[in-house]
Amino acid sequence: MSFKVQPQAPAVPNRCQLFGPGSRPAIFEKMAASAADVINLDLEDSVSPSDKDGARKNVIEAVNDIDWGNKTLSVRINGLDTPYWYRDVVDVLEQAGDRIDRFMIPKVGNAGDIYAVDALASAVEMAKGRTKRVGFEVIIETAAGLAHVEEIAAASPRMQAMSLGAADYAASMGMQTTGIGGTQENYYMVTPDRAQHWGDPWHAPIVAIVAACRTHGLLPVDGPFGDFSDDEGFTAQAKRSATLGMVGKWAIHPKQVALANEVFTPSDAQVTEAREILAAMEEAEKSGQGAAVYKGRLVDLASIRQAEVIVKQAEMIAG
Ligand SMILES: CC(C)(COP(=O)(O)OP(=O)(O)OC[C@H]1O[C@@H](n2cnc3c(N)ncnc32)[C@H](O)[C@@H]1OP(=O)(O)O)[C@@H](O)C(=O)NCCC(=O)NCCSC(=O)C[C@H](O)C(=O)O
Ligand SMILES: [Mg+2]
Repeated sequence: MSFKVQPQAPAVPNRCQLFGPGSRPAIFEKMAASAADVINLDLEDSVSPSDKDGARKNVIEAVNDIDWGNKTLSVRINGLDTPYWYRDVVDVLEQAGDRIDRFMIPKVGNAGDIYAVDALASAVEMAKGRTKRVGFEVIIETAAGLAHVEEIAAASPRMQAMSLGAADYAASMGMQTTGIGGTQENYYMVTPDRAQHWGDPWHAPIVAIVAACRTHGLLPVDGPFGDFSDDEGFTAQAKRSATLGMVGKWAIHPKQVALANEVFTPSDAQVTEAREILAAMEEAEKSGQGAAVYKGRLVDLASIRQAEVIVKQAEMIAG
């Protein structure tokens, strides 16, 4: 272990982030009533340019008026290459109450982008006497974002979470696909017996995001899965992300919420196994051993740390 201890990510459930366009206020109450841990009210790409001002007003009203329960409430602002983002920050922080928890900043390319939003948010918060500082979450969805993922993760104490935005990421990388997440038809290997074996084209950015987040104490989150008629595809993608260390996934349709919650809640069997490993190691330690055999396989001190990840995650979700 490095002398620098790995910081803990915020201890809040983040299994599913449900998105809804800010220009569609009719669904806001349904979003609030959903089982998603996080709500993302969108001012960016699901809102057409002619609707930006109206969507901002809707979102401010929704932050103030709707009972969001104990959910994390996040507003996705527009990108820093647009004329909209500064007004998103200023109007929301001037007019919305303290119920807002996070801004989601899309298409971040480097730490300077976070610095700019931080400076503007800080100025408005000071001017308005806001004592609750808004947190930040970002989307890694450009080549520059991926290249600078670690400096972005370390850019501000406001940073809480980081998501992979598969659609914009694919576009920015020049990937030959219009799919949003999941298996891509042409991304396969041919085995020696000529069978096709599909790989995961999102693996590399997911691992980079998880490493940056774990290094700097943020929550790593898998982004959208576009084909909301494909439950099996969504679940397979979510399971891969969970296996690689992500804590949750976006839902772009309400039917994806239960699927994400299922994958990102450790199952009873996983928790039981983790507790049994901890118990086996406790017994081993009592007899001066650093390693033991559990169900025919090696467990040692590293197994304690692995098992603790699952137990802590389950306890945090159970509240
Ligand atoms: C995708 C949708 C446009 C589908 O909407 P709709 O046609 O209304 O779907 P249904 O008829 O199947 O709806 C069934 C009921 O569910 C309600 N509903 C629909 N959407 C939501 C929602 N997001 N939250 C809560 N409830 C919702 C409907 O009102 C129906 O209710 P009822 O009539 O009472 O039964 C729509 O789901 C949608 O707009 N989704 C979100 C789109 C979005 O926010 N996109 C942005 C995030 S993805 C992205 O930006 C890409 C990323 O950045 C990247 O680069 O990868
Ligand atoms: Mg995007």
